[in-house]
Amino acid sequence: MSESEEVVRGEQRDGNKRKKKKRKEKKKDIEEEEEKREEGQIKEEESESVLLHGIFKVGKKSHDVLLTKTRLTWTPIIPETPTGDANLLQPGVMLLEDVFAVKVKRRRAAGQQSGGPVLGMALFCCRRRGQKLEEDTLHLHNASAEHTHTWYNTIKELLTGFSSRPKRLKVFINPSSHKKEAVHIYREHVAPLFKMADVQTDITVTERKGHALSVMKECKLDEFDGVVCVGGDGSVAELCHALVLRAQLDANSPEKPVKSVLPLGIVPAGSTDVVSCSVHGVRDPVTAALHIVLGHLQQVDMCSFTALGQLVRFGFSAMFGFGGRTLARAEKRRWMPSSRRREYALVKTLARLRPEDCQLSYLPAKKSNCSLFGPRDQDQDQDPEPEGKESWTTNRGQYLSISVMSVPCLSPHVPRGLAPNTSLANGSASLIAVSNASRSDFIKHLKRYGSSSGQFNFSFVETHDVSAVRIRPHSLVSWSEGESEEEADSKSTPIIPSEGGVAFPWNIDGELVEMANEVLIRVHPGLMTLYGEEVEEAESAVSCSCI
Ligand SMILES: Nc1ncnc2c1ncn2[C@@H]1O[C@H](COP(=O)(O)OP(=O)(O)OP(=O)(O)O)[C@@H](O)[C@H]1O
Repeated sequence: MSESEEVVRGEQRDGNKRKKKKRKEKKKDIEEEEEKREEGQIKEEESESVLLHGIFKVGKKSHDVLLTKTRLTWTPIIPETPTGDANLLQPGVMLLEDVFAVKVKRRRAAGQQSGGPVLGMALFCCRRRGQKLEEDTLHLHNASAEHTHTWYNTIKELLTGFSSRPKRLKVFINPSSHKKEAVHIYREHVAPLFKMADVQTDITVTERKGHALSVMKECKLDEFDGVVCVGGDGSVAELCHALVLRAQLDANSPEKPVKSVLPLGIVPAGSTDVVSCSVHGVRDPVTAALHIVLGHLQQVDMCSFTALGQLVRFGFSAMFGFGGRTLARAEKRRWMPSSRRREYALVKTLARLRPEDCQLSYLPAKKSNCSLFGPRDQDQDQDPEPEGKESWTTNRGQYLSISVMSVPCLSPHVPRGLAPNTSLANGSASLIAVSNASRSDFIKHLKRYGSSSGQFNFSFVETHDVSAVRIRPHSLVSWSEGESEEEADSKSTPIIPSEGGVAFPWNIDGELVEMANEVLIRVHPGLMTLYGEEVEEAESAVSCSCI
């Protein structure tokens, strides 16, 4: 070995030793921190005053049960039997923030509706399994009616103290969503949980597009604590739009969007359920219902879409170019089953891939607005700068696709989301602009959405954190003119028809919107509150096999 090689090896050894030492020190620091945190937690638990202390049977064994204002703990009483098998029993803890109902248990004969000797009480709570929330029950047995009622009343009072939990909900069910199962999903999985949690409901089964919007315009909002949507992304978009519009009307604020007064709960019953997945991580009606009854509130940024100075709608995501064309093509095949329709439209649009000539302008988000998963300062002034003072960046080019998303748009097909660079309430949106590229490169870009990352690592893809985007198409060929006669003949009805001129299809929250003119998209931080929580990744259940 040469002298220089030996020196290099020696340096490497020293370097490795240093790294090892650093790793050890870091591990020690983390362990110490964890110890301190645990000690703090124990002290906090100890310092919490005990409200009730009693004996209940959990399973078949007697337990010492303690109630504080945040938790219920039970410890086996040892030794209970001469065999000492109680040693095998474990103590348990249940946080009251996870309990959504408490009931007195009574022995009743078959058909008996009321009365009966007291057996104890049951606490209904939610347990986490990955992203999923599941219902669970803890049975505490004690035959003394007085003892049980004291505990029941105290727990009930503590549960009433959770102010974000709804007592009255306005529920909209779209019976035509996806497989037409929304009514069944609600009755089977959601209504029993609402009943258990003593939540009263006023239900509207929608009869047509726009029905929920018209009910929301007239509805007495102060009679409710929240609104629930049982349906797909189209229904969610309609209700979010309705809630913000209603807030704006009530506040007599024609120019400035106003935060929705009521939170919205989303019970997924559609085919993709992107918004529901973005706040639950799974497409599961029980998880959705548990987030609602437990009052888990999550602020969410929304966008306004304006054309010719007129508000078109409020929404979470918009796709122009490939995404808009694919949806327009799928809508013309409404008679096909939804998965076949989507695959057909995707493949056909890829086969006819062509860029859109347009001017793309964007306003970069202010850094202070954009800590990715940290909450924004609630009191932060959200007014945009005056138009003249904003520093827009403008490019003109050929774009295959332009997307603007104020939420990550998670789904089982795209677990990390169509816009993994944004989060629910960071005050900005993600702009993803895909310039003209070969079909094979574009397909490579699309395919990477399904895998974990790398979809933006292409020279033709740019992403920006933005607070506003302006898109002005220059093409002279409209969507339908550019398609074959067979497709142009079809009778699809866009929700916003173009007012003359060349119309371009947009995909706004999964709904087809045709607009002829320049479109201005502005992000409005925290405009909507949804029942749910920030989720980094959705549970993946399916993969798209068509590309
Ligand atoms: N009774 C009804 N008949 C027809 N359309 C309805 C009815 N009620 C509501 N709608 C409209 O249907 C549209 C689509 O609804 P939704 O998104 O719930 O279902 P979907 O399109 O099957 O689901 P996804 O968007 O996930 O594919 C919404 O714009 C909604 O306003």
